[in-house]
Amino acid sequence: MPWSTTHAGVHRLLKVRPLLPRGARGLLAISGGQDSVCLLKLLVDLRPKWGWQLRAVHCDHRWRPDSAANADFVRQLCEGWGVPCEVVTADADYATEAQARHWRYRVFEALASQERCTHVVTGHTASDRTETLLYNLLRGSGTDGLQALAWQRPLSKASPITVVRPLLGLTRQQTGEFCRQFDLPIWSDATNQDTGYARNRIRLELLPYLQQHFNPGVDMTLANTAELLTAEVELLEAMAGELYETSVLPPAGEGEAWKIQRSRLRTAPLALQRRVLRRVLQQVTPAQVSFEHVEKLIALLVAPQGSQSDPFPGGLVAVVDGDWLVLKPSMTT
Ligand SMILES: Nc1ncnc2c1ncn2[C@@H]1O[C@H](COP(=O)(O)OP(=O)(O)OP(=O)(O)O)[C@@H](O)[C@H]1O
Repeated sequence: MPWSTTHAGVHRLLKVRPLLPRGARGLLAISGGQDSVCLLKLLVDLRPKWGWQLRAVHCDHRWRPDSAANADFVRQLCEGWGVPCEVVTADADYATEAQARHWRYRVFEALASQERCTHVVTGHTASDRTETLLYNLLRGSGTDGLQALAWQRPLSKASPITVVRPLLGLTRQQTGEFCRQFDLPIWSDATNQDTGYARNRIRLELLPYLQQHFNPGVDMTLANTAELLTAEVELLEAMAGELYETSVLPPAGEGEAWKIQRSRLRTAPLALQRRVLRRVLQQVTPAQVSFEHVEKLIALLVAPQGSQSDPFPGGLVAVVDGDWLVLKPSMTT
């Protein structure tokens, strides 16, 4: 079978970015849609060059009347290409996308450990990165929430298994063209067409509009933006960590207050001031820290002696005491 330019591109990528090293044992997560079928075909074709041992997993959420047929389709496709496939059926109803995803990743972890796999491989593409960026941007995320889906990350906190996404350099249009070029069968999931879901509206309505009226390459452009933002957030977080260490005094003991040294923070760039203050608030308030909460503390960095904020969720107020911003319970102020 001759290689396509997509085969060559992914082969090159894997040489530069060692996502799935020679001899790795990869567990491929296959839904049966175009992205994961493209992933399966590419890795099966590249397997002889790399000596990987491949297995597959399909999770049946039992969401659709055709989900058992979908699972059979995936199993047959994988096994036809010499990739043993495990189908795992949900034993409970997962009401939301997030719950279903959480279950899926637990399944991946259990199966990967059992099969001694070193990597779990998913079919995420640049288009998924772009959709996630738009989704989070429109919900009002700060830069931290706009970070790109990573090329690789540990499957869970202390897990030796790595999740890798070798298709992040391709758009959904490219995986679709690849599937047509090789006449690959694809299972079309009807719920992907349901515009009742925000993610589907982004994919089916917003992105085509942006492509037509603003930038035909918006898929890849915004995915690249997300990648750049990720590196910038990492840098800012590291710098904020250093500033935090030298400007924040956590309570020394029971009943003691948090203290922030105003002169240290005032001379730092505003972006770092905000990150340090956000970190403090994250530790003292039970609620989600909002933009307004952080800005209240920013204002107190230059406010006169005795100034104070109104209470933050959890009941603490911030009070200016000389060079210090002191966080204490509102009752005692
Ligand atoms: N039912 C499934 N069984 C196995 N793998 C799946 C299944 N659904 C999704 N995947 C894997 O996850 C990848 C991304 O799929 P999709 O974008 O639908 O999931 P998602 O829940 O949005 O994922 P994420 O939150 O990680 O972006 C697929 O390419 C595939 O590798």
